[in-house]
Amino acid sequence: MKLAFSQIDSRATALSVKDLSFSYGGKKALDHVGFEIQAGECAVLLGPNGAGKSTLFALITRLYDARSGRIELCGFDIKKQTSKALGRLGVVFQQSTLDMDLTVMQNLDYHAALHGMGGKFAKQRIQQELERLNMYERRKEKIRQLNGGHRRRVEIARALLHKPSLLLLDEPTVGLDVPSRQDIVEYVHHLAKDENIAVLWATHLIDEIFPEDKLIILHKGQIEAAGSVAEILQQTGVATIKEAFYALTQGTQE
Ligand SMILES: Nc1ncnc2c1ncn2[C@@H]1O[C@H](COP(=O)(O)OP(=O)(O)OP(=O)(O)O)[C@@H](O)[C@H]1O
Repeated sequence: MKLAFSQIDSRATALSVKDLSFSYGGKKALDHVGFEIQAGECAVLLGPNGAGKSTLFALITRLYDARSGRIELCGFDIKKQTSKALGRLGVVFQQSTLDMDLTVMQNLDYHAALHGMGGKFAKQRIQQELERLNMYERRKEKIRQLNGGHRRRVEIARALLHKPSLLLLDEPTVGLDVPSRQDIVEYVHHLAKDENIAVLWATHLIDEIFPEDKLIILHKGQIEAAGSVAEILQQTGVATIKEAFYALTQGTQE
């Protein structure tokens, strides 16, 4: 079995969201949302509490089913070609989904098996991803013994095992100390650049944005702005992303 990161060309669209709306009963959570992320691009989804970030992630991962709009992963429609589409996706959820009483290796073995990987190939992939995150030496430790930053690294390694084209991260640095946060932010940005992976990173922490990132600013279920940092600053006529964010979300950030 041979997998290559981003088996799509360097400019291909990894994620396409078109005219997506979603309501919880009568409450509209997403309202005609549309954007694209290209291979190798790190897109930061920025929005205050209640903007709709988690709802969008639940629709992309197919936890919820959108009644209107369209989501494509590497050109595969998630409704019509679900397994092909989801096979291109790696996810790090906000809440840890690791089994605390299993070792690092056991957690990753289990995930590899879920993706149809086994034997020597799975072991190789696990070793590669853990080594890149300086976690291979810790492979025999139970998750419970690791600190929050190291648990997050294991989750990132796990999300990358099957070599996805798009990595989704839902506020992955919440609750981490500053050095662990910095490590993860830098690692994921390098991953996009070096491995040509598309990244969608939900956060409300403006200091996690790099100048070359694409920004998608979501507010009350609508996209207020999407583009490069420079484009958003130009569009809002302010000097910093923090000011642009306040201007676009009318100071609703806590
Ligand atoms: N299960 C639910 N039932 C009803 N309304 C919901 C439900 N989940 C979310 N909402 C509402 O939908 C809107 C979008 O919520 P969502 O959780 O997607 O936002 P978010 O940007 O992820 O916020 P946070 O940063 O606080 O997690 C909010 O107004 C929220 O109150």
